[in-house]
Amino acid sequence: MLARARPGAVAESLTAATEAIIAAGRRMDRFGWVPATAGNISIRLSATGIAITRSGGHKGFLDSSGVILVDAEGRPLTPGDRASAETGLHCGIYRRFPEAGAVLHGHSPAATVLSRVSGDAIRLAGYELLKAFPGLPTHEAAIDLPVVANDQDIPRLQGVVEARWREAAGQPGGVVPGYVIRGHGVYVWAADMPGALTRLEALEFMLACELEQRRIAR
Ligand SMILES: CSC[C@@H](O)[C@@H](O)C(=O)COP(=O)(O)O
Ligand SMILES: [Zn+2]
Repeated sequence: MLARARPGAVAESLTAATEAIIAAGRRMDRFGWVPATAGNISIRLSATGIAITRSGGHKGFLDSSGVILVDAEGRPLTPGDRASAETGLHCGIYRRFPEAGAVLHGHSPAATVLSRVSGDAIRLAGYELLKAFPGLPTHEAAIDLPVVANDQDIPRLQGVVEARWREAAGQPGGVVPGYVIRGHGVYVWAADMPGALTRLEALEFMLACELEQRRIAR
């Protein structure tokens, strides 16, 4: 059972954050969303500190040594520690959304395949599980999940994501708390880890449905 923090509140301790990250990795692995060493997971601990997965480990088999502390710019507090290669994307989310307390990144087949055949967004409409996203009290709604091109240059990729957030902020529905990197995987965030897992599961369910629907419609 994951500890639930107050919405918008940061996790109380590195120990609690580490436990929540380990449990989240196991859960994502059960669904097949973190194959090989894919995926990364973080929790905001304070205005200046983030607990995040170490780079290169299997996220379904984490122990406490697999979670390290970085500052708001993604610099490890212990010199020499190797934080996730995508730490800059986590920091970008926390910088832009003060209410974000947890970030999840996975490589599901559905997100990977759909993003490879989509333009700059994946439209999810009419699903009951849309209600897991903020401001959507009914299935009679739609979200345009942003899709951005994959890039091994993380600061440049983060710049593209920020440009999409600026565009979306001026549109009805505003910014969706998630995006997909084409052919790579999904990022989702929420106020705390249980909330982020709920959003990720809802999103992955809808992406899997979308993929299946397109398959049978051919
Ligand atoms: C298995 S390669 C995947 C990585 O390139 C990356 O996309 C990823 O999700 C995990 O990187 P990590 O540095 O372990 O956080
Ligand atoms: Zn990845």
